This record gives sequence, C-alpha cells and structure tokens, in this order.
Amino acid sequence: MSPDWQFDIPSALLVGALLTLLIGLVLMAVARSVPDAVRPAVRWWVVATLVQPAGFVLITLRGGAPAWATVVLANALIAFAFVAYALALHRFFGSRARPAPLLAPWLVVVAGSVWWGLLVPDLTARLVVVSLAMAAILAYGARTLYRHAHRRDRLHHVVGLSFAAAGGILAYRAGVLLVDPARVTGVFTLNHVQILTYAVGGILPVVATVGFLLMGNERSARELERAARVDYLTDCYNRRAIEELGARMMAAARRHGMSLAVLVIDLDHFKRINDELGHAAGDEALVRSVERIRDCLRADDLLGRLGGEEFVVLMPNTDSASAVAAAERIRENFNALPLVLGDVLRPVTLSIGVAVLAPADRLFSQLLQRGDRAMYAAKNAGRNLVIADPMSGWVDTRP
Ligand SMILES: Nc1nc2c(ncn2[C@@H]2O[C@H](COP(=O)(O)OP(=O)(O)OP(=O)(O)O)[C@@H](O)[C@H]2O)c(=O)[nH]1
Repeated sequence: MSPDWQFDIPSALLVGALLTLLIGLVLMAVARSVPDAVRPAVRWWVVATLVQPAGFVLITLRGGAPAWATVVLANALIAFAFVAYALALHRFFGSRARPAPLLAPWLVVVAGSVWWGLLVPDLTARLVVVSLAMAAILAYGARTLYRHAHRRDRLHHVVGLSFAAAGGILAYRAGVLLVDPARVTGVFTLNHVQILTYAVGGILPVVATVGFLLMGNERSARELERAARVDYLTDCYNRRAIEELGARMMAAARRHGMSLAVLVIDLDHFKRINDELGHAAGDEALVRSVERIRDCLRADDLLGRLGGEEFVVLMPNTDSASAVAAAERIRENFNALPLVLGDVLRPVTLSIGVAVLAPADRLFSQLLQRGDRAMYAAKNAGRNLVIADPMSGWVDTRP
C-alpha cells in the first residue's frame, strides 16, 4: 500500500454495518408491497441485514470487550446472517427450507470460535475454520440461487456473484493462512487478505440486497402481468389474453399460409349445478372441466375462459376436420365420464362450436363470433353436440 494510504479495519466494518442496516431498513419498508409468496423470503433477508451489522459492530470491540462477545457471539451472529440470506433464497424460489446443510457449518463456526477463541486460543486455526465454514454457507446460498433462477433472468447474477465473491474471499483467506500463518497476527492486521475480507465483506451485503430487492420487484411485475392474463379461478387464459393471443396467432397463420381453428366450448345446464350443489361446487366443476379439456389438447393449443361456463381453445395449424375431431374427443370425454366434485359424481355434457380462419376474417373477433354462433347452434340443436360453422364446412356430429 502507498505510504499516503490509510485504512483502518474497524472503521470499514462500522461503515459496512451501517450501510447493511440502512439497506435492510429500506427492504423492511418495501416488504409489504411484495407478493405474498415472496414475503417469507424478504423477512429472512431483513433478519440477515439486521443481524450481520450487530456481528460487525461486536468485532470492532475486540480488545475492549470480553472474547465471548467479540469473538463467539460476533461470529455466531455473522454466520447466522449468512444462513438467513441462504434461507431467504430458498424461500424466494418456493422450496421448503431444509436447514441441515446450513446448520452444520453454523455449528462449526460457533464451536470453532469457542474452542480456538476461548478455551485454546489460536488465531490462525480459528480464522481458517470459521472462514471455511462461513464460505460453505455462502456457497450453499449461491448454489440455491443458480439451481432455481431462470437462465434468461440476468438479475440473479448480482446476488449470486455477491455470494460467490464473499465465499471466495473467505476461502482465499483460509488458504493464505494455511500456507503462511504469520500473515495475520491479529484481526485488525493490515494486509490485503484482511482488507479484502472486511472491506469487500462490508460492501457485498449491500450489493446483494440491492440485487435481491430487484429480484423481488421483477417477481412482482411478472405476477401482476400474469394476473392480468390468467383467469383467477381456473388458471387458464382470460378473455383479454385470448383475444390478444388470438389476434397474434391469426396474423402468424396468415403470414405462413397456415390454418387456425377455434373451439368455443360451453357447459350444458351449468346453472343446475349451482342450483343443486351450490356455487362452490359450480366453481369446482369449472376447475375440473378445464383440467379435462386441457388433457385432451396438444401442447401448442391454448385454452382460455371467455366468462361464466364458456371456454375457448385456439388451435394453430389445424384444419376443420382435425378441429372437429378434437372437439368430438373432448365432448365424448365429458359424455363418458361424470365430473368428480368432492364426493359427488356429476354428469356434465358440452356444446362445442368449431370455426376455422376464413379469407373474409379481418379481425380475430369475427372468427370467435363464428365459433360462438356454432356453439349456440349446438345448444339449439339439443346440446351435447359439436357443430362447425358453415364457413368452415358444416359438420354436425349429432350422436
Ligand atoms: N359457480 C360459478 N357459477 C358461475 C360462474 N360464472 C357464471 N356462473 C353461473 O353459470 C350459470 C350460467 O347459466 P346459463 O347462462 O343459464 O347457462 P346454462 O345453465 O349452462 O344453460 P345452457 O348454457 O343453456 O346449457 C349462471 O347461473 C351463472 O351464475 C362462476 O365463476 N362460478
């Protein structure tokens, strides 16, 4: 280091502690606005950002306060904060936390601090063991993140690389001490190893927390976007999404000279289910029906709920005969097997209208309207029926 440079580790630790605490408070303030699913993760992260500064402050008191506090408690708190960060990532990705792989290194930190800090004082052994155990916790956190994060989502690198860098620095310190124990004669010894550990170690939680905040924000945005496109009850697309996707599919079909079919599916006498079994059973019937219909479809068909008990299937690259065959398969499935609503078996039939993209269709709504008309024709013809719109080639599959 240049002779003009001054660096003092306790000050760096206090600044790091203050920054971590402040960003933890920011996170606490936004915790209420994150989606419910992310809230437990945010809570663990807030715990980490409150506990870690306490550990850092205790380290600055070394020499002036008893070793059980400045060594054992300080290390236990910092290692606990690392465990809490890792648990936060576990929760963020929805996995139930299995603390065992995190508890073991935390216990090593505590036991190593007690043994080589209080009972048989040995700075080198203590720093090596504590550094390696803490590095293991951080590596576990980074692994959790990289196992679950979406590949296209680059944001998680901010958190993942912060974990990996902090773990790497601690492992590097252990390596240097093993090779050359004389390098560190006290915790505040000024050399590149200690400066890296405490200066970078104080900055990384702040960087990681910013990354975590942005991850939470992105998750909120994605969930809002999803909520705007998905039917809350049945989890298939809602009307708005279907109209958007339908228009897009129609344009693609035109561009590539391919066909596009729609099925408009309506449950017959659905009102009777509500009237006889109650509204909750009616809701369940809608959910079970969506599952059934989905099971009958190809991977690139899209299913949506237009409202009430009316559904639509968008079938790319499908001609009239194939669409009618698919509709017939769905109708027959319902006709053959009653829906299971709790303990009740309830026979439900379907009326299905089929329409295929015609040269005259300018808007997706026109195609959908023809499907809807065909569905009503099936209703008027006695229900439990598939009818194709005349412009798609009239087909009546009355059994
Ligand atoms: N449980 C439940 N019922 C709904 C929901 N949306 C609409 N409904 C009910 O669905 C029923 C639809 O009744 P109708 O339009 O008369 O149709 P239907 O009884 O199926 O008769 P057809 O279509 O002519 O065979 C109404 O009673 C609505 O209250 C929903 O989300 N959940």
